[in-house]
Amino acid sequence: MTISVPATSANLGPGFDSLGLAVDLRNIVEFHQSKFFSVCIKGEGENNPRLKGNNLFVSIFNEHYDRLTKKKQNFKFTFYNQIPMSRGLGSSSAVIVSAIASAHEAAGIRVSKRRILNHALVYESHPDNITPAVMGGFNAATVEKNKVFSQKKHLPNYIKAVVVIPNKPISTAKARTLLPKSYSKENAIYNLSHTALSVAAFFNEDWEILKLASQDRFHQKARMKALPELFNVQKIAYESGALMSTLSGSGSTFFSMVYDEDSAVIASKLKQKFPDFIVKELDFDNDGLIIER
Ligand SMILES: Nc1ncnc2c1ncn2[C@@H]1O[C@H](COP(=O)(O)OP(=O)(O)OP(=O)(O)O)[C@@H](O)[C@H]1O
Ligand SMILES: N[C@@H](CCO)C(=O)O
Repeated sequence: MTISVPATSANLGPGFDSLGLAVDLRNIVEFHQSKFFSVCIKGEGENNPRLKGNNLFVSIFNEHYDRLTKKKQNFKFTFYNQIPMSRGLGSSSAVIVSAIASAHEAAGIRVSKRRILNHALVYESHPDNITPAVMGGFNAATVEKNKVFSQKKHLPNYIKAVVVIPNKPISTAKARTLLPKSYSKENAIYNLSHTALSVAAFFNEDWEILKLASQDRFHQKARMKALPELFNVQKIAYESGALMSTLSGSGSTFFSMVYDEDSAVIASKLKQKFPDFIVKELDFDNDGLIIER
């Protein structure tokens, strides 16, 4: 059984806790029943001893497997991780979604993507990463009565993502403490109108307006101050021709959307200016959670 979930970039500027999209960088897990419990990690986290035991995946998997089957069973898990941890690329969402999907598969229960998404909400209360992680593509999402309501837009292959991944992790929990306790009416209206315009731009494929639409007054500046080089990353990305350039989730990664034909030039400029950071050109992902039986 193989289950994979893509990385995600949330907020997309003003859409705090509501907008997100999936990129083609995946965490894959393979598992089967075994006499003894074991975890093997390849890729991101392979040298982290904390992940070899009862990590986030294992605890969520066990919780759901026990609930669904009412029995104890050991599994051998092998993880192939491409998503860097605590870098704003939705590593926790990928783990949460894959653990819930894996537990249902292990219990022999077929379940809809929507059900998996609603289960994921228990572990991550904002829907902006978990929704594209499950559904793929660009998503606008909200939560009502413990359920996610979302709309998806398939992303075309002539646009790409260029992500700049700093060497410094930022945990989401910590990054949320950096935010103001309240916002002025003026700033609330600013973010509301820019989010609305962004959603319309994605659905109408009007990429050229995203530079303006993706401006934010809620969270980016406060968080970018923790790693001031990010202001420069954004500046260079725009100077090089990015269509939009925003802090990815709670950071530290910076996400830019670019035309496919400009991608290599923009990525190489960013690599040259930020040699200590990892720069990746990525396709968008429109599949989300994939289960291979
Ligand atoms: N591959 C993994 N295996 C086990 N646990 C993981 C894995 N990836 C992430 N985690 C857990 O998720 C935590 C990181 O979550 P956090 O929300 O801080 O970052 P993120 O999801 O990468 O960023 P963002 O939500 O801004 O996109 C890690 O500290 C770890 O507990
Ligand atoms: N909307 C979330 C995304 C990170 O999980 C935040 O900005 O805190």
